[in-house]
Amino acid sequence: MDSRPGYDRGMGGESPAVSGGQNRRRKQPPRPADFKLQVIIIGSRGVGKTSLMERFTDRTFCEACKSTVGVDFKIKTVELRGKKIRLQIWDTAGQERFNSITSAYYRSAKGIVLVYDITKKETFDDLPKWMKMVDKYASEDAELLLVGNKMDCELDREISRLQGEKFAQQITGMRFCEASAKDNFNVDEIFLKLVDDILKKMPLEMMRNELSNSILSLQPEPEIPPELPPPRAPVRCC
Ligand SMILES: Nc1nc2c(ncn2[C@@H]2O[C@H](COP(=O)(O)OP(=O)(O)OP(=O)(O)O)[C@@H](O)[C@H]2O)c(=O)[nH]1
Repeated sequence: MDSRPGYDRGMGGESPAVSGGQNRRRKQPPRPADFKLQVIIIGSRGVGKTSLMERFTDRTFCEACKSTVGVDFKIKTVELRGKKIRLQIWDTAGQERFNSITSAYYRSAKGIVLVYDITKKETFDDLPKWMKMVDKYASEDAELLLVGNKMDCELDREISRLQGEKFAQQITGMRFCEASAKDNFNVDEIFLKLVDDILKKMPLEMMRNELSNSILSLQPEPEIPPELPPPRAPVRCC
């Protein structure tokens, strides 16, 4: 896995020759991404959304992060199934007052990571509320993954693994795992598994479209959220 920040900033074309010395050689330009995917992280305040994103993209963990205001994002390039994918991860604020802003980012997400804190029952009790947002704003075919974060805090656990599993089982196609951003447990797995599931589901034709989109968009990402989506049919539950 390789984040190649130079490429992520949209640097393309041939690199200049390395100067000096007799062993002049050309640097290989990075292979462009085959396509790009957007993934959104949602869940209540303080569950560790930013921490999971930063652990995955920057390999860092912050003990006292600031609460996210609105939406933030990071980009990481990953290689899976022989494809190079430019993954854009949207980290949303957990505070309800930002819902009108964050909801605008749901529709373009091909994957949704819904996070709760295993040491805070109220964040688990909030899950139906978040699923309502998903049903209303997200694309019908977005891959869903439920994550019980902070599993390093076993002594403070309020929600069992079984409870998490049972919640996920009620939602068609939703996967489940527990993780720890602090201990870097299951963090790569969350994002790579989600991307893998998205790729498996993606028809060849769509991949071609994504490919041409990503070739056209080797430039900074738009700061403006996409238009609000039409309401999603409330049929996720079995
Ligand atoms: N012990 C432990 N603490 C964690 C873990 N992940 C995050 N935290 C802590 O939980 C607090 C909140 O983490 P954030 O990543 O800011 O949570 P958030 O969901 O992005 O919060 P909002 O932006 O307010 O919605 C911080 O103090 C983190 O250090 C974890 O896996 N284990």
